Amino acid sequence: MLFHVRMDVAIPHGLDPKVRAELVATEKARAEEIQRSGKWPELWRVVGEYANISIFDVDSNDELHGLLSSLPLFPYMDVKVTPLAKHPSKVG
Ligand SMILES: O=C(O)CC1=CCC(=O)O1
Repeated sequence: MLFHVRMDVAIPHGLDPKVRAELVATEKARAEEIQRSGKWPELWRVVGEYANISIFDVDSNDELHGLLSSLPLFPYMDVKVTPLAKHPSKVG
C-alpha cells in the first residue's frame, strides 16, 4: 500500500539548542533506518519550508502509523496522509 505523506515540522523556538540538535540527529538516524527497510522509498524537502513530502510503502494503516509515530520529531509534526491507488491512465 502506497501513501503520500506530508510532514510539517514545528519545533518550539524555546527548546534548548542541545536538545534540538539531539532531536534532529536521532530523527535523521531513525529516518535512515526506515528508508533502509524499503518502507520509505521517497523523501523530499518542500522548497522554502521546514516540511517534507514522502512516499511510504507499507502493509497497513497501522504499520504506517507505527512508523510515523516512531519518529523522534513526531510530537512536533503536523502529518497529512493521503492513501494512493493506481491511476487508470498510468502507462506501464
Ligand atoms: O526535516 C524534516 O522534514 C523532518 C524529517 C523527517 C525525516 C527526517 O530525517 O527529518
